[in-house]
Amino acid sequence: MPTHSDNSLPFVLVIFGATGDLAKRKLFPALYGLYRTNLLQHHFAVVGVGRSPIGQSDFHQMVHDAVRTHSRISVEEREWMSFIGRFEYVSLDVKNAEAYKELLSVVGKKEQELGRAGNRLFYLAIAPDLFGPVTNHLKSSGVASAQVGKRLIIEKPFGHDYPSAKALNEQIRQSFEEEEIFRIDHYLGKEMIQNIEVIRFANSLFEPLWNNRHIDNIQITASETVGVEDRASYYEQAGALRDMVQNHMLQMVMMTAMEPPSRLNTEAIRDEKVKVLRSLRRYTEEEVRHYVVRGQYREGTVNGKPVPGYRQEPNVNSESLTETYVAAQLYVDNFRWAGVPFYIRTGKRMPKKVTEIVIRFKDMPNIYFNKKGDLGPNLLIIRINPEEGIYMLLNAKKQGTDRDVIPIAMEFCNNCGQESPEAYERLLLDAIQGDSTFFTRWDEVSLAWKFVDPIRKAWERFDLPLSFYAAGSWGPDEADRLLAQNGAKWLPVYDPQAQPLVQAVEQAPHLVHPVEQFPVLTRG
Ligand SMILES: NC(=O)C1=CN([C@@H]2O[C@H](COP(=O)(O)OP(=O)(O)OC[C@H]3O[C@@H](n4cnc5c(N)ncnc54)[C@H](OP(=O)(O)O)[C@@H]3O)[C@@H](O)[C@H]2O)C=CC1
Ligand SMILES: O=C1O[C@H](COP(=O)(O)O)[C@@H](O)[C@H](O)[C@H]1O
Repeated sequence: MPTHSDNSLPFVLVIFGATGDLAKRKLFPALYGLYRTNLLQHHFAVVGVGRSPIGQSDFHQMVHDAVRTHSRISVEEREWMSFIGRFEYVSLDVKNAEAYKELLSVVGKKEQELGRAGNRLFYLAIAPDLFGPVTNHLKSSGVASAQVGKRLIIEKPFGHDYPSAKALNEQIRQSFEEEEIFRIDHYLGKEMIQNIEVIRFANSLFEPLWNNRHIDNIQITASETVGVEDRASYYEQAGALRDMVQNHMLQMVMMTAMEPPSRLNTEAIRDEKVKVLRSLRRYTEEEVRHYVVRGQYREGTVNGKPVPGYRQEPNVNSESLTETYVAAQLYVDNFRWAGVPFYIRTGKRMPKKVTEIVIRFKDMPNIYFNKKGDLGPNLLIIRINPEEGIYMLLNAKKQGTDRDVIPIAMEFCNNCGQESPEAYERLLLDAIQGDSTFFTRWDEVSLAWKFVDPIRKAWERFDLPLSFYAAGSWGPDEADRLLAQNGAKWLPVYDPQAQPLVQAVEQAPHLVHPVEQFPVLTRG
């Protein structure tokens, strides 16, 4: 059976964990978004699986509440019935092999109604220790037999280290082929992450400069204002390294550093991404001390509100060593990137929610300008979240002066005026269509674990220091020292809604010297 289909083919989507948080906050709203934007043809059915013994009408009400609360598109009551009419709930214990008979019969019934059998998607929005039993039972019960077209969509975390990820993969592979497995990294569904390849490969302006001859360093930030929320039982085991670095941060490194693929097709793109991970310098446990910083938030103030420290959060060990912040200096040791540091940082309880990639170009020779120290660097900022945009910082002559240089900013907002689709909408649609470009292949996952595992081991084995930072700050001082050892600094993160880019940069005098006047070119 082909895994790549067009989206007019009828399909049945089985969501395991249909009564859970992920289904309510992301999956049902995403399905509704696709439905309302006419991206789903009318031939589909959704079978929700959970343990709770609820009836159909309670399930329908739950989906309604979830969509009303979390969807970017408001519920159109007149159309609601034709949407929810496709949903059916099955209560079963996924560990019980016998229970899959009922699932098979419900899926079969739905396919009969749709008039086509054998195009089945299974979404595992359940705890990872259930992935193995579920995929085994799906196969042995015939719900996902070799004779049907099937795809498996799996949530993170995919293991907690390389050996556990490998074991999990082997389990799943007993029932599904690699091409049938869609491993979610929701960052790959974000509009501006997908835009990186277009920005890079559709502009003659950038590609010739995209290398170690012209780029001084690259800085990738994913900061959050939220703390651990109610996820302590997961987060205490994961920490920021597993939660954010192993997946989302490395994905951003890959998208930024990859070579142009031979074709814009799934495997060619994924091959190039994997090559970046192969070239990523792996730190010995001893080197970790010099290149990686781990931090944990103490109490502080975020958005004007006092918040507790991580160790005071509910269900967190009062002596927890779990990191809520990681900063690292990475190197992609290939011809293009030799010597260019990729500085990455991610943390919770920071001053702003921001995900961005900043390309800092090399300084111009100090021959003509900079006599007054007024020549700043050229920056290209790719803003991923929550604002989406591209920003460039250039130098130009200050109006009315002889040769005084001022920074000017060019800004493009990607989601001003029109909201971008949610990451889960894009990813669900891709999975329905059998396009796995923006899902992670097993070799990506395994190499990412092989990169982060020695870091975790070094922290544990050498008892490397955990640095503390006040909630509401940009992280521990050690993260600044990490860059200072190269004579570099974190570039300021700016808030496009609050101030123009040049003003924000002005606040970092090490970057750009006083600005009195600047045009801001905006395209929205
Ligand atoms: N929530 C999120 O934003 C994100 C979650 N994830 C991952 O997605 C997965 C689900 O997370 P989340 O929705 O938050 O978890 P929840 O705890 O909210 O939901 C778990 C779901 O699994 C069902 N379930 C548990 N055990 C069984 C069983 N034996 N048989 C049948 N159903 C069972 C529950 O059913 P019932 O409630 O009826 O008992 C419930 O629907 C996890 O792997 C998580 O790490 C990943 C990224 C983000
Ligand atoms: O996967 C995760 O991502 C979120 C951050 O995602 P974003 O889309 O809001 O940037 C993070 O809060 C969470 O801890 C992590 O599991």
